[in-house]
Amino acid sequence: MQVRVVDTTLRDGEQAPGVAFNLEEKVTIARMLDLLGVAQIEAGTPAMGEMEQQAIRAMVRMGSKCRISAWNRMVWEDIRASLACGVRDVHISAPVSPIQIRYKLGQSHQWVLERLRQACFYAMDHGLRVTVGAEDASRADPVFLLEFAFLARELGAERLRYCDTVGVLDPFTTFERLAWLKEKIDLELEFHGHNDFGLATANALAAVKAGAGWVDATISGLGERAGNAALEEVVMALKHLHGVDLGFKTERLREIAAYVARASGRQLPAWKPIVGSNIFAHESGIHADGALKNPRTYEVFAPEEVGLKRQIVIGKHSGTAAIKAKFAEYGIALSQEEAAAILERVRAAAVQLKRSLDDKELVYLYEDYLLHRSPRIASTHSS
Ligand SMILES: CC(=O)SCCNC(=O)CCNC(=O)[C@H](O)C(C)(C)COP(=O)(O)OP(=O)(O)OC[C@H]1O[C@@H](n2cnc3c(N)ncnc32)[C@H](O)[C@@H]1OP(=O)(O)O
Ligand SMILES: CC(C)C(=O)C(=O)O
Repeated sequence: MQVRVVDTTLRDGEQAPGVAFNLEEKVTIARMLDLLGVAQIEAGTPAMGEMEQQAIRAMVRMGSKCRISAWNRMVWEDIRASLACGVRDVHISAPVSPIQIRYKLGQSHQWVLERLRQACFYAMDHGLRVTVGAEDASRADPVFLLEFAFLARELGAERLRYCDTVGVLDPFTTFERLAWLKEKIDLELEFHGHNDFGLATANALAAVKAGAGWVDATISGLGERAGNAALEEVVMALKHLHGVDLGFKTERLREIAAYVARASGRQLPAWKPIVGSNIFAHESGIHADGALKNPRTYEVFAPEEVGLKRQIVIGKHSGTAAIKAKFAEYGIALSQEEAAAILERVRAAAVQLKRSLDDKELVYLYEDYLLHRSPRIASTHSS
């Protein structure tokens, strides 16, 4: 099964309210995405003006293995702006749902088809490779969607992007819709999902299962409203849950997620699947004990696979195995009784501080314990 990823961090990701990358950040992210292994980078929207065009030109000039594409409406000026960026690939997007056609465009379904025809002619006449986007496809009339898809194929589009623009699909409906389309038309399909119900990654997997050869994603799921399918989730879920290895340099995932978070002015949540700092941090005693005996007891894959490190965190939920392992790192071999006594102090401190404890704090607790331990434990220790 061949699946390729279109990364749209620099287009849909940047559409997240308040996110504004500068040229250097855009080029750095594009370089990182190329090294990571994406097949296509949707680099931005040239119609936004000269500043955006400069950034896209710089990405084109950097010479990537992957395709660099630009996003367009069915508008000649948009396509002219894309041409000015030197891209070879353009995406031409058209709203296809009744609500968007009527209220956003103020036009008819027929107008959309005619406009798509003209825009595609124009782009192809200028030597561009075109993919066509069906915006809000998940709320479109299926008969019209099919007519639109047939037109895209007739016009010579390389593929059709099925957009769940407002994130209203679940994995079951995604599978049904994409499988239906796949059966009806011989045209490569791409799936673009949003996360309004927290289902974007699951929907992307369902689309792949239904036969979509391309999926759209963004780093950490950055994007409009609740965001898009998160690239790192899609790539790792395909690999570990579906046995589809896209050949990504996944050990770069954490680094790029951290960079995109910084450039977006956002925190990367500790619990963010795949790349969050908590993903391989074990505090609970039973988990830490298991992970120390064999990491696979509580880890699906090794932390190094995504550029993270395993951490045994000492806090309110720790057990004695973790306490002993932590002190062994400082060359101190604790007895079971000593570990239990220190654990009691750890729990009290963690509740008071409302967090886990760092190494220095553990040493203080240990020193305090040595000062105040009962004579019985002290004599056992020294014998
Ligand atoms: C679901 C999505 O992600 S869609 C992509 C969203 N991306 C962006 O909006 C990128 C940033 N946008 C911009 O910089 C600006 O909106 C621009 C440059 C694209 C357009 O700016 P303006 O010309 O000032 O138009 P404005 O944004 O106010 O309105 C959008 C216009 O595009 C039209 N439009 C929207 N989508 C399409 C389309 N696919 N094809 C043709 N026309 C479209 C709207 O009907 C509206 O036209 P109107 O002014 O005749 O009513
Ligand atoms: C316009 C397309 C590609 C999009 O971002 C969406 O529909 O969500």
